Amino acid sequence: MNRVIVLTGPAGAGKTSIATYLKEKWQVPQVITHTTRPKRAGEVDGVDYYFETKDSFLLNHYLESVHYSQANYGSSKEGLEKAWQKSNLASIVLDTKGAETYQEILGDQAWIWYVTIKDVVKLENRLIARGDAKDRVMARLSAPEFQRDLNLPDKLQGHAEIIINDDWQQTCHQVDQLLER
Ligand SMILES: Nc1ncnc2c1ncn2[C@@H]1O[C@H](COP(=O)(O)OP(=O)(O)OP(=O)(O)O)[C@@H](O)[C@H]1O
Ligand SMILES: Nc1nc2c(ncn2[C@@H]2O[C@H](COP(=O)(O)O)[C@@H](O)[C@H]2O)c(=O)[nH]1
Repeated sequence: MNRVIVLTGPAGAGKTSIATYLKEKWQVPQVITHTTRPKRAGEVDGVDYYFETKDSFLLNHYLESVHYSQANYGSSKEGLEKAWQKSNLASIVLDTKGAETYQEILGDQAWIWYVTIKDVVKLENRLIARGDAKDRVMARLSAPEFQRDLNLPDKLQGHAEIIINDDWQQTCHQVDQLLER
């Protein structure tokens, strides 16, 4: 059975870092999603995201799409199928609304991992250390989507692995254990 690890949780918690670890250590391909937000330094079109204009964003067929902190994001069925052609286990990084939709549509094929940290005040420092512009970090922290993603939604309670990503080595160990299981 094809499955997809859905990495969800608040911005800055480490979802993308875990997706990269899964790709490098476990050869788990990542589903590339689409966004209208500007590229961050070092991001590459077709690798980190498909970067879209407002018009080109509308041309794709989405399994689900959301508006998150001033930009649109969407994941396509084609993107998921492309990742599954490489491996029967893929990963995708989604906000909690997207994670709920994946759970509804894919059922047991969606393996939800909720990534967070104990002291959420530290998320701001992580976003700044990542190189995000200060005004965008501030806008993001006050966005209702960010506040919502600080908690695991009711619908996902009991259906998600919880990863408290305070210590990177411990997180890698937990990820290894989940995959070996
Ligand atoms: N355990 C950790 N300790 C300290 N810093 C970390 C840890 N895990 C990840 N980081 C760093 O925190 C920053 C944010 O991580 P990452 O981009 O993976 O978060 P994210 O959840 O994908 O965020 P977003 O939803 O905004 O894309 C990065 O600079 C990353 O290197
Ligand atoms: N529901 C969806 N959420 C997505 C998608 N692609 C990314 N995301 C989430 O958006 C926020 C912001 O991402 P960032 O890269 O700008 O920091 C984050 O929570 C991502 O998980 C998607 O296609 N659908």
